[in-house]
Amino acid sequence: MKLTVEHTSFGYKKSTPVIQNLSFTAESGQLIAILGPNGAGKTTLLRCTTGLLKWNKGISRLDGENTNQMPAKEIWKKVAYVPQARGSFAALNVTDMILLGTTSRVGVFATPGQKERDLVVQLTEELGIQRLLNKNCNEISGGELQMVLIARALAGKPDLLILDEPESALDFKNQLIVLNTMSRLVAEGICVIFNTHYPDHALSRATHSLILQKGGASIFGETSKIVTEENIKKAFGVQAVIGKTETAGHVYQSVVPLKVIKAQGTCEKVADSTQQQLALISCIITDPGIQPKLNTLLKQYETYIVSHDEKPLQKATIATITMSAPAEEVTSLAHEISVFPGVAVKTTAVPKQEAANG
Ligand SMILES: Nc1ncnc2c1ncn2[C@@H]1O[C@H](COP(=O)(O)OP(=O)(O)OP(=O)(O)O)[C@@H](O)[C@H]1O
Repeated sequence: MKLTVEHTSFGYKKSTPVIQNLSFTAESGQLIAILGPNGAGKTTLLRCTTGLLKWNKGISRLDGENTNQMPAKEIWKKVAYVPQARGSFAALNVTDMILLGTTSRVGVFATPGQKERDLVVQLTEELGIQRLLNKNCNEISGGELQMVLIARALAGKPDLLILDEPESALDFKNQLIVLNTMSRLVAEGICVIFNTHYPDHALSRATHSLILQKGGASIFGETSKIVTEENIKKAFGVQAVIGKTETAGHVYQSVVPLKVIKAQGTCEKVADSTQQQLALISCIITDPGIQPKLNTLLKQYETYIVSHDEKPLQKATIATITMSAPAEEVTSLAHEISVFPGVAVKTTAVPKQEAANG
């Protein structure tokens, strides 16, 4: 699956643009976070991307086809959209609500069979919401409804899953379940795009991020080059520090907001510096299934890789990668590996000059 959004603009009124000249690409195996302040246009962007709203300028293409010219049925065969769980939902029971998700594949008038019912049970077990199966959707909490809507989307077995603030109404545990589900789907080859108000979630999960600013400007790229203290200041008007929390097996990045300031300037991608580092990226890998994706990723960085373990991965393997590269490339590769499921990553790096001087 490949989605391309090409030089697009949108405004509800011509005089007030919400999105201006936005371009990005999303492919199978990528997890993309969309960040931006309230009212910047994140929901609007998702609705335009899926064809629910029409771009004023530019186009979205799904596997090369202009989405404006695709029958909705063809779009919804490939794409599932999870809206924010606000507003009223019909008094359907949870089982029927999730079964609705299968209609993009089995057809609206087909009667779901045992296979579809088994899928509903399997999805609710994976998401930890089996207890809700016989309840009505208007009798469950906002967070529970959010989980049900995610199950409904997954029931359609989409190639592209788009979620609008999926974690916002959820407690810590359910946030983790949803984030883990997204990471697992991406590892299985699906593309996931999600709007979020949590830069931490972008840093810990997203291969790529897009920041939308008020007024329509946007920036897209690898998360480590986009979600930076400088861009948080410019987009949100918040001085923040990106800190690190180290556990026995992993280093987690988190954003600590310090104070509100005047937002000024347009977000910028971190420029590649020329300062070279010698770096060792050590990974504890618990899921050998990531091997093909890891190989593809290492190929993208091959000009910078001095050596890496060539042995096939096994359960609980320690793999090491030695790099000679600009600091941003080291950070970027370490980040992309860290968002694979079941991987713990630690990087040790020194400037090359220092290494040469001993
Ligand atoms: N149906 C509509 N008609 C006119 N203006 C709208 C409509 N929906 C949204 N807007 C406006 O468009 C802008 C972008 O709204 P949108 O909901 O896309 O922002 P958002 O980034 O998703 O916000 P939030 O983080 O608060 O959910 C806002 O200024 C909003 O007031």
